[in-house]
Amino acid sequence: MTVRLKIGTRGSPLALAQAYETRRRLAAHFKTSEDAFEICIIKVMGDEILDRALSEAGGKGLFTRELDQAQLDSQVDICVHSAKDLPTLLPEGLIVAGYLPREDVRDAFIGGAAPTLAELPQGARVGSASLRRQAMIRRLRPDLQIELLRGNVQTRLNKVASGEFAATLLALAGLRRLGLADKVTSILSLDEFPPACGQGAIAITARPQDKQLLADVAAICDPATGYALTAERAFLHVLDGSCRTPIAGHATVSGDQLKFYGLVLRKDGSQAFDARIEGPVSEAASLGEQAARKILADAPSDILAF
Ligand SMILES: NCc1[nH]cc(CCC(=O)O)c1CC(=O)O
Repeated sequence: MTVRLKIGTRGSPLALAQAYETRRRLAAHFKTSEDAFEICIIKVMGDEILDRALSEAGGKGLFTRELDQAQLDSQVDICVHSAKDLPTLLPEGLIVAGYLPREDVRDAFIGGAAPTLAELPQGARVGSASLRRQAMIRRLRPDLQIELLRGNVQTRLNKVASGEFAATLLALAGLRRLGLADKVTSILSLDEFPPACGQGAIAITARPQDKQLLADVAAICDPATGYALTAERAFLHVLDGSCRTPIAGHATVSGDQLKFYGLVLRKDGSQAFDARIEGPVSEAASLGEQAARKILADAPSDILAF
């Protein structure tokens, strides 16, 4: 059987689950064997650095640079990414070909003894690597002790199971893809705890000149997720060059209408600025940008400073 397509991915269990899902959808759509799609694991810097917050180590590009290069060098045809980890600006020569149908976008609470964030004992130790989650936890529970917790999903769960941390928060989507949803003790509401831009979505990148390939990938992608992600990524692009600001952004699509909610917080959770906007999906990028500009107009100018 000849290989039709090489799929580039990071080697983490979550990244591999997402690459397998992409392969499964391609094989099902094109009625071919899964063997026609070769999964190529590419090592990235972000998976090697575990002792620092990524915002300090160099930001999101740390998860994509080596994948981008392999793709530009034609070692792989497409790459599969968590949309949340994909920089808003891709290198020249690569584009987002589409997004798979989105999973649940909500955050999950994984507590040892406490079933919810509200029920954690005073001063309990909570682990998270996400500035957004850290700031939102501080806003809801200023008493908690929040510490950096990095590593892959299983590592983080183990540190709660062992009692080193009383709780952690993870994307429900990732846990489901890993078959670990049974570890979830409760799910945070979208109102109280809006997700990161792109959370729950899988992005597929490709080279713009590969027209047939782009059409093939589009066949397994979801247009509604595409509009939502366009708004969320436009919002993020206006606000965040640094990845050092806690930002949440979530778009929902119903028919040809898009609703967007965006939130920017101070790191310590002491202040939050939000924007809500809706309009036609054809204006997705502009809606995200308008929401970002409203927040920039309302918030003190140092909110994006670090
Ligand atoms: N930054 C790590 C990362 N990137 C994507 C996911 C989860 C899956 C998703 O949001 O699609 C995770 C882990 C987490 O936040 O729990």
